[in-house]
Amino acid sequence: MAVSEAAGRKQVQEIASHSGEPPARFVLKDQDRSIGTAPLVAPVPTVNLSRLFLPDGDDEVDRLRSALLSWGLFQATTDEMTSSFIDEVRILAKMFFDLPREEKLKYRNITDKGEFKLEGYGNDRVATEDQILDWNDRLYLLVHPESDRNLELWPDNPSSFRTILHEFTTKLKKIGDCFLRAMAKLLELEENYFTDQFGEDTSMYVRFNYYPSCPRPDIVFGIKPHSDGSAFTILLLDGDVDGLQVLRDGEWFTVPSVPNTLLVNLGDQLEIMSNGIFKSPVHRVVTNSQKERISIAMFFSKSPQKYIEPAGILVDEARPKLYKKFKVEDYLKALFETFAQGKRAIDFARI
Ligand SMILES: O=C(O)CCC(=O)C(=O)O
Ligand SMILES: [Fe+2]
Repeated sequence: MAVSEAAGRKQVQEIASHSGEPPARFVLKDQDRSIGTAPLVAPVPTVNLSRLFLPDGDDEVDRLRSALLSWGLFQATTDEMTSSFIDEVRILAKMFFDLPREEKLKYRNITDKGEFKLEGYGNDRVATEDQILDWNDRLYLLVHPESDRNLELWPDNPSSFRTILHEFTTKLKKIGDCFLRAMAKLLELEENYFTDQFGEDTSMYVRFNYYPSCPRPDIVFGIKPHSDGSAFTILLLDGDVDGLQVLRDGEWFTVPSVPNTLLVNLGDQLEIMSNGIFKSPVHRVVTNSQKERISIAMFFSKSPQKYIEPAGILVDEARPKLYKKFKVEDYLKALFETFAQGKRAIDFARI
């Protein structure tokens, strides 16, 4: 894309405010228009993470295993995350997206020269001329390790933004470590297997997603089908408006938002590290013509400088190694390109 074109691009929020047909760049090609309406609701189990390691927590562990094997995701409750804190985070996100355009553009993900930055506020990174764009604006920020934060991109309006995001990160880091220990348990690995592999420099990126209402939900996606390139993702869904759908056995299911819970989904890195025992679910976001929708995703990844490959102990004659070894940085680069083409990076990782 030409530099001037990048710099002149509008946010989806702005496009949506001038109602009418969505611009052609957002509209799916004929053969991809199978969005349909009102799919079944996925009965995704709820797991209380705080109970997983209690002496009587076996039921919880079984529920987690069954949720991950059947859906690749589960609804999580934990003592760490209170309903009042969840509300605070949702309000924070809403206040940010409600700021005037000029205020939000201070954090824009495009430099003055029109180059794309990984972090900041904006919409899709355009990789190819014929890429179909998503009906979604986002604020994307690295939040962990703390020393790598680019604080100039952290909004100082609303004034509590930085403090609350810091607190949210701290809580989710604890929840994430607990989940990694649970994954090790499910795979009968040493309890610290994954937490040691990830180490202190686990990378965490937050993505605040804003989906304006869309006049043509039948031909425009909020986010096109994908699996996350993370190890796993913790999502705070919109409390009122559905939109997330997950693919199972060729059929799309709505993932409901459950009060006071987080949604945890596996990503490609844990599919690879578990040698395919657990799968990273394909999911998408649909739009609707009535209401805006906001979600907050936290992506947990091994540090870009580290490598991922199937855990040695999960590879044997009966179950040969299914994926190649990758530097995480290279995997994430491939992810941006494959996503733009509507393909999955993990398909290129298979042996
Ligand atoms: O908005 C949602 O519910 C899901 C967002 C998502 O899949 C993502 O940000 O990767
Ligand atoms: Fe996702």
